[in-house]
Amino acid sequence: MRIPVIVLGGFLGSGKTTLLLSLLKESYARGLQPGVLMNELGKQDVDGYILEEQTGAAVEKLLDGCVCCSRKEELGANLELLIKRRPDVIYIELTGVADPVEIAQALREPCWESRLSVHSLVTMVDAENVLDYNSRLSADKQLVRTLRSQLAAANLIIVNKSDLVEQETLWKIEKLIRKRNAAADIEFTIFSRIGLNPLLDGIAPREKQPLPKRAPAEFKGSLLKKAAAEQKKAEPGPAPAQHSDSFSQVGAVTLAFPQGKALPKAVLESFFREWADRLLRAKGHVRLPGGEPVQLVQHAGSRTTWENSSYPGTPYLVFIGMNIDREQLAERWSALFR
Ligand SMILES: Nc1nc2c(ncn2[C@@H]2O[C@H](COP(=O)(O)OP(=O)(O)OP(=O)(O)O)[C@@H](O)[C@H]2O)c(=O)[nH]1
Repeated sequence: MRIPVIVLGGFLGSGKTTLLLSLLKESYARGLQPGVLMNELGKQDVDGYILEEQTGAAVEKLLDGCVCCSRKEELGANLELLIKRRPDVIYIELTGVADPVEIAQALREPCWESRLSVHSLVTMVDAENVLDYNSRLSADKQLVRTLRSQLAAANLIIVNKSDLVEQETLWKIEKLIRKRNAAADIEFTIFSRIGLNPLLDGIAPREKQPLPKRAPAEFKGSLLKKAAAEQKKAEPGPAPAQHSDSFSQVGAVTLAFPQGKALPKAVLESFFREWADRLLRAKGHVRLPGGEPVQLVQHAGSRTTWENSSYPGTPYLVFIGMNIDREQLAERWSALFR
């Protein structure tokens, strides 16, 4: 019996971890044993910590690079570890700049195809920011292609953060999606809340697994072939074996807090504004002055949110941006504490 795999993709900050949290809670409620592979661009594992803290799930982590390119070699070892635990379902959360086609193709290689089946490729879309990607990210042609591929390859596209935009914007987004993918189901959500029945259809605890009601392999196989063909058309030159990165100018930097130091929220928010033209995403656990609780800070698009956190380690911020001058960034970061 092959283990179903649900792949969660979509650009930085679109709501993948928020959906994964719901999927994990629902999986446990149904008596399923889930396995999780979490890939992060940064060296610090912000999302894995959130998942472990909130659900108790054991999470395999692949940090500091993208599993569809620079960390591709390590995918196999992580999958082996997960399979050994005999989970009923495996969730793979990709980085925001990963091409899901690459992962789906890797999962179809003979060594995995006998043990794993791609049950669903889900792409999350950030309703507040998606219409600006083409202009904002135009300098990174590879990344723009990857974002198109994220839409083309999915069988379910979730337009999340619908609370932050007008209905008219949602229509425009639907039109944009349909240009890239005529067949996928599209859902509009707030905080990634969807009915999970269709997504988990056919997945049951091992001892009572029914025959799948859907035939995901064939349906998704044809979508994937189409997405791969489109990718090839758009990218003449390198043969598939010489896969280049799915992004070329995006980098992640971990900024540590000097021993015992804290930062007021307003200072950090102004730091984000200062870097707005290059900053794509920031997240981390940060210390505030005055003995306030440690905060989980999340910056996506141009929004910053704060939540109390029980993170016990040294505070840090993961900064993900385009064309970052690392020295300049480190210098500006140090200056905040002087
Ligand atoms: N207003 C609003 N905020 C949301 C919604 N969904 C998620 N968020 C917030 O957006 C931020 C990013 O959400 P995540 O689920 O971490 O996004 P992600 O795609 O996993 O992010 P990366 O893995 O870093 O690319 C968090 O602060 C969420 O609480 C939504 O529908 N509306």
